[in-house]
Amino acid sequence: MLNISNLTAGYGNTLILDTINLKAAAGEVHGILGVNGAGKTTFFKALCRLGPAFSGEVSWQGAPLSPAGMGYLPAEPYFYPYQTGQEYLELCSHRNPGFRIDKWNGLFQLPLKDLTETYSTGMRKKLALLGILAGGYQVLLLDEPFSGLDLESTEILYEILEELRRNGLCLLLSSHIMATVRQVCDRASYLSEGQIQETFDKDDFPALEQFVKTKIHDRTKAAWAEIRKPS
Ligand SMILES: Nc1ncnc2c1ncn2[C@@H]1O[C@H](COP(=O)(O)OP(=O)(O)OP(=O)(O)O)[C@@H](O)[C@H]1O
Repeated sequence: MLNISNLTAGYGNTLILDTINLKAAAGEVHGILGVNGAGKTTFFKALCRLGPAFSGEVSWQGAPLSPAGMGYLPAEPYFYPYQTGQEYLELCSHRNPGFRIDKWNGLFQLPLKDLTETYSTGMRKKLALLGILAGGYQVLLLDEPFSGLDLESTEILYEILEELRRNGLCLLLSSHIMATVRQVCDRASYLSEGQIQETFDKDDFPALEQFVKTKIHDRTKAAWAEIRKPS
């Protein structure tokens, strides 16, 4: 079980996340949802201590989990330009020497001999994804893992997530696409105003969609009335 308790995070004096509590089981894919700016990336970065000020406790299977014990896939991965894909993956697999780069690259068939600066947006995403798999982590934080992927790679990522779930990993995953959430998540938490407003089980995802629609409708109603008003 991944147990995040009392996570508070922010930038300078600005509080972004206030006392977040979240539990996710081994073998669970847990969606982190919310509007642009709700704090999903801040949540992941705070867990990895990559910028935002952080307080709280994180444990995995009953023992404290350090930031280095989580694999983080950023929404826009960054690589050193003068590094080949192969060199990057070799670096990532240092903590997990049994990882077979050649076998896993059979899924995406990236040109690993090429410099990463020649990679397209989708290729960078796939390389970063292989990188966190190479790390052999039990807990993965995936920030919009599907953005930038073509249709085939999207299907492959579905297969990878299923394999990771079968292997008992715990995944927190942000996405803006409801169809993706429906397909891959076992549960999903909705972030708003710095807090988890509600957590939905898979069976309750229709209620989640209704919850989001109602929120949007309430927020845009006044704006639409203004737009439609004759000037
Ligand atoms: N480096 C930073 N310094 C100050 N404020 C920041 C910084 N990064 C993000 N923020 C603020 O933190 C809040 C949450 O941003 P965050 O990127 O976590 O949202 P998000 O839910 O991931 O959004 P999106 O769906 O657009 O990716 C926003 O108000 C944003 O302006």
